[in-house]
Amino acid sequence: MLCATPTEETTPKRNVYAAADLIYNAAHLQRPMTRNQSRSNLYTNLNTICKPISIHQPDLTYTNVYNEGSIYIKITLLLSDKEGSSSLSIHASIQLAFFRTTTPLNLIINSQALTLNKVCLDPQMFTNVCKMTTETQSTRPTHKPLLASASVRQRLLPFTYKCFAENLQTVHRKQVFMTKTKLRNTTIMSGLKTLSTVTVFGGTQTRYSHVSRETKTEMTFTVFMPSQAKKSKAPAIWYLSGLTCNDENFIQKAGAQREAAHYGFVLISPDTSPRGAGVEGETESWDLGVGAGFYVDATTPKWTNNYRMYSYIHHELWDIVKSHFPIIEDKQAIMGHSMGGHGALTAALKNPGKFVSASAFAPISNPSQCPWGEKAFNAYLGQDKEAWKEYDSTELVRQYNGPLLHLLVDQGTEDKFYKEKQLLTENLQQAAATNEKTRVEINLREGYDHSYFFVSTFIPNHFLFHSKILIG
Ligand SMILES: N[C@@H](CCC(=O)N[C@@H](CSC=O)C(=O)NCC(=O)O)C(=O)O
Repeated sequence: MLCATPTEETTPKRNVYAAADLIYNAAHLQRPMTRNQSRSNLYTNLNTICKPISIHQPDLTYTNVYNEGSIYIKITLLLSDKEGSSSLSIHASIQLAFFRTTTPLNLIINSQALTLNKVCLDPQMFTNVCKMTTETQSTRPTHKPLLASASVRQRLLPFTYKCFAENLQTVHRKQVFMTKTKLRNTTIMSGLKTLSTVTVFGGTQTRYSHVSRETKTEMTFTVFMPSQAKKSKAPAIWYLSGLTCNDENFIQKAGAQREAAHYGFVLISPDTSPRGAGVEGETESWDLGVGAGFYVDATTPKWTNNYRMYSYIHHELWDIVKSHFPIIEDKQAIMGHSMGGHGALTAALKNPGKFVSASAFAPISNPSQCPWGEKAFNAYLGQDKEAWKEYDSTELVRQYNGPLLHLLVDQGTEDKFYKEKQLLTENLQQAAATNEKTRVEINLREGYDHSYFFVSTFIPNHFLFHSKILIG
């Protein structure tokens, strides 16, 4: 079932509708409802005409569950002509219909979105889908829809791209009830699934999951929402965790919610890597692969499809946070620990003005020169060390040329990784001293190690540091 919003059917638009059908078809949900046989001609040429640009998360505000058990989800595809002409770009919407199974609904939705994403992102797969559909169309023109019941099929028919909205208002509305009431134990808002929520220091600490277009896996992240954010938008601090962590180590061990509640900061903590991507060897060592994404976009063939933590956090999750949570967009800071300290510092240095301040606990300050960094960058970025500089704070701080950037670093003197020269704090310090556009405060903390005992001791200092810049 295809549902596209524009009413005028110019030729390029019709091609886009067909493209949406193809992608829909590829998700193995059901065969498209054939409007006429000439459509197969369009399929034949489709991959020479259109290219998928992006697919949005399912818009679950348009999700409805019908008595018979079919489910409709609106997904928006952005397609353009082959040249990428933005004037021909168009949003088409597809309406999915499939039957409830014993699988939880949210899993079905996420897996379909994942499949659609893969099709969109992989040009070869898109071409294959075009071929497959062309063959299916010519050999089995009266293809059997996967829909099991004729009555449901009839019900689907009026849902053409011209009358989806009207139908919702009229007779079908009587049989519709919002998915939310059907989704027991889980809340979904526009593709975000709430995994857990607790009250802490008058605010809420919530864990979400969603299917990521960047990593092509299900990703989790946590958000602390202070009570102040219930009334008005609030500044936000991002926290990036270290090797072996997920999005929960920090929220459970650092005591950060007390500080965030005090200052009224939203606190966002992403995961450290994709999980379950299926990359060969990704779980073999604790400092590469799962739990060790190093906040880079991998470029080597083995990792590049999934290990895109830089784009995941700074584009995809950034947009999700902006559209779902009450944050003041130009008042955001970033902090992190160890590998996450590297992630936080590099993010601020690579994006002048995006984060008003950055801080780090025991950051991997010069990854190009330490064993952890060499291993990860070799794997993710390849052997060309020029490419490594793009993700190395010590290199980036020399070249930084944005608004005055305040950086704070705390480093324990009894940190075994510091002693093993994994962190190289002094290299960052020396490099920063050469650039008057940065102010870097580095504190060596006598007796402290690398653990969250160290992080939780100095977390109040980091919040104080950020608060001076975020709220003056
Ligand atoms: N397993 C390792 C130690 C791993 C470790 O110390 N991880 C740190 C981050 S290290 C740099 O990124 C961490 O934050 N761990 C999670 C925690 O909750 O403490 C070993 O064998 O030593």
